[in-house]
Amino acid sequence: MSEKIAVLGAGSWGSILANLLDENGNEVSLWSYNPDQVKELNEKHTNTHYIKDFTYSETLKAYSDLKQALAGATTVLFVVPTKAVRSVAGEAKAVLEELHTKPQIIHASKGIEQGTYKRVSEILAEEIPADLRAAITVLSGPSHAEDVAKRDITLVTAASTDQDAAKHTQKLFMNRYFRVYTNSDVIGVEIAAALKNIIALGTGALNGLGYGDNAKAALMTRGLAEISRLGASFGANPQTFTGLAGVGDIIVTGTSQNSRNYRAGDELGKGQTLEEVIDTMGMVIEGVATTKAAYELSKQRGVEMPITEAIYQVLYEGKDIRKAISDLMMREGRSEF
Ligand SMILES: NC(=O)c1ccc[n+]([C@@H]2O[C@H](COP(=O)([O-])OP(=O)(O)OC[C@H]3O[C@@H](n4cnc5c(N)ncnc54)[C@H](O)[C@@H]3O)[C@@H](O)[C@H]2O)c1
Ligand SMILES: O=P(O)(O)OC[C@H](O)CO
Repeated sequence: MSEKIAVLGAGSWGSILANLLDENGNEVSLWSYNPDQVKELNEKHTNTHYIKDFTYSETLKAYSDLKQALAGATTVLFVVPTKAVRSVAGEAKAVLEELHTKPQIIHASKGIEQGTYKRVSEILAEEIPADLRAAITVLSGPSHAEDVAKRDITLVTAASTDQDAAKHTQKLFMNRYFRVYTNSDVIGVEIAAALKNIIALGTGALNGLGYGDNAKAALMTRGLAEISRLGASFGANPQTFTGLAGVGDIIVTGTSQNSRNYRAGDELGKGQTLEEVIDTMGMVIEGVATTKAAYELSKQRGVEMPITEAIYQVLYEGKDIRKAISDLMMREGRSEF
């Protein structure tokens, strides 16, 4: 399968997925709003701020002009941080009105919008009306860009309400090191993808404070239980939370130094302030904003999410992390299920 694909967002994930799609034989245009980054990608075939020691394909072309990037594209992949999805989609809409190309839309972002509590596919559907595009698919699962850059084995899921679109995404991305499953549970996949970042902040903080494997396993397991509860309140398929987007992504994000969320939590546990952590990371830490959105959403929907609440109190109300852990531990005993 060979297509013209526009990838919007040239950070760690967007640039590596663009390179994979190029490697799979597609004509890929990679858009970034940063002209210096575009210059570096086109002239040196590197993207050093995001992925070190990696040389991108010479046939991969970067653009800072959105119209040039989108021209002729039959598929558009959005990979910007969640807070930028609405504005970038709005700009893309204006271009698609001129182009009349009706591309398939895929996104690989993991978050929930502040204030509206919308999932990324909902934001895209709102900003790009159905007459300007084909179906929307979400690509998600345990997938650090750093491992994909090494062509290490990675398995993800492509979820869409339109199974032809999910299969189309599967075909575009599959190769010897990148295996893609299809899934119809867009809600579950997007909720799992967004909220695992909260738990990774927590396991990172446990690590920074010197806690061991038992504590991290406990947080990931009970964290997934409350994520599943929120998902169920939206009608998500419970199986999704035992799959790649659920357990798989909690494991990879909640245990890996490649995870920005885990590293951020680690630094918080070691005593840095949230502002210091955000300033030094230089890349998006989706879990910080998602903690606020998920906490507010849990209150709005009456879903009990004690771990999310504890992390919210640490990040947004200045609660001491050790006190938050002790309060969680000393809650009244209860049945596991
Ligand atoms: N890094 C990974 O391994 C990975 C894997 C799976 C999913 N994701 C998800 O992909 C999304 C992007 O993550 P990333 O790791 O590539 O982030 P990043 O911080 O590495 O890069 C984000 C990119 O978006 C651009 N950007 C930021 N604000 C923008 C705006 N307002 N308008 C246009 N462009 C803007 C930045 O310039 C940068 O190029 C996130 O939702 C993340 O959770 C990341
Ligand atoms: O680096 P993180 O914490 O944003 O996680 C990246 C991916 O979501 C892992 O699957």
